[in-house]
Amino acid sequence: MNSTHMLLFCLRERLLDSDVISLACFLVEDLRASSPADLSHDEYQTAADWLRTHTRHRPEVAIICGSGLGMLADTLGCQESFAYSDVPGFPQSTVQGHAGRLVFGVLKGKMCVCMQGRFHMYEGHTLSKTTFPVRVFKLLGVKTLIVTNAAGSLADGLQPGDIMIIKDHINFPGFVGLNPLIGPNDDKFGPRFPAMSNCYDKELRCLATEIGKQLEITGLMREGVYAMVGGPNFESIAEARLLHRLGVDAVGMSTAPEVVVATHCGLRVFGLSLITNKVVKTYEDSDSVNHEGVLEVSRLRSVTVQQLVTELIGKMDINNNGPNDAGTKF
Ligand SMILES: O=P(O)(O)O[C@H]1O[C@H](CO)[C@@H](O)[C@H]1O
Ligand code: HPA
Repeated sequence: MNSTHMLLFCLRERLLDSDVISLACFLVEDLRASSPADLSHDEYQTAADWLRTHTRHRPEVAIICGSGLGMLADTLGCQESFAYSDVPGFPQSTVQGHAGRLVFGVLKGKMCVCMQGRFHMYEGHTLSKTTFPVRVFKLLGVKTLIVTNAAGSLADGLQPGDIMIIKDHINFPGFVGLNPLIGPNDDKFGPRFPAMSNCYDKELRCLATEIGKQLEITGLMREGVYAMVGGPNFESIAEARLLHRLGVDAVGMSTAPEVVVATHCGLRVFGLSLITNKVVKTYEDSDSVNHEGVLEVSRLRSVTVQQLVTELIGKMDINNNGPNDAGTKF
C-alpha cells in the first residue's frame, strides 16, 4: 500500500476529514512528481547516448553557469553546442541570463561540457528535471562538476563583486521534502543514504584559493556557506535576518539540488557564488534587489570568474575523484 492508498483507506474508514485527505493526497502526488523516481534510468541513458552520437567530445569536467555567467562557455576551444530543445529529455531554460545551450569543448587541455543556463525549481521544473543534466553528465563519464551561481550576501565581509568559494550549503527546500533524491533509490547512481559532509571538495577549494593568490584576487575571495531558498521572490527583511542568524553567508535559488545529485552519484564538486547584491537586512535600508542588477554585476565580474575556473580546471587532478566516489557503480 503506497501513501495515497493509505490516505484513501483512512477516508473510507472515516479516520480523517475529507479535506485533510485531499490536501495530503495532493502533497504526496506533488512530492512524487518532483523526485527523480519519475524518470527512469533509460531516460538519462537516452540523453547520454544521443549526445555521444552527436559529438566526439568525451567530457571529464562539467560546468554549470549561473545567472549572467554563461560567457564562461565561450572560452572553450573546439566548441560544439546543442540547444537544450534538441537534447532528449532536457527541459527548457526560461530565465533571462540563461541561454539554454550545452557547449562541449576543451579548456586547458581538459574536455569539458558547459551548461549555458541552468534549471530552477521556481521555473516549475520538477527536481528531477532540474537536476537531469547532472546524471546525464555522470553517464557521459564526467568526474568533476563545477557549479557557479549569482547570490546575495548576508555576511558583512562579502560585497557585490566578491567571489565566495562554497564550503557547504543549506538546502532549505530539502527541509520540507523537496529533495531530488526522494523516491525509490536508483542504486546504479548511488546509495540510498549518501553523506553530504564532503560535498564541496576540500582539495579543489584549497587549489582555488592558491589560484586566487596567483591571480591577485584574494581580496575578492573568501569561503562561505550558501543557502538555497525556493524563490522566485527575493527575501523579505525578516527572512534575511533569519538566514543571517543561522550563519548563512550567501543566498540564492539554485545549486543545492544539483550538488546533492552530483554527490550521490560520486562526482567531485567545486562551487562558487558570485556576490551580486547585499541582501537588505534593515527596515531603514531603502535598497532593493532586482534580477537586472544581478545580471549586471555578474557580467562585470564574469572575466575574473572565467580566469579562476579556467586555471582551476587546468591545475586540477582529474583522476582524483575525492571521497564521494565509493558508492557508485560506474
Ligand atoms: O542561481 P543562479 O542561477 O545563478 O541565479 C540566481 O539569480 C536569480 C535571481 O536574480 C535566481 O535564479 C538566483 O538563483
Ligand atoms: O539576494 C538574493 N536572494 C536570492 N537569490 C539571489 N540571487 C542573486 N541574488 C539573490
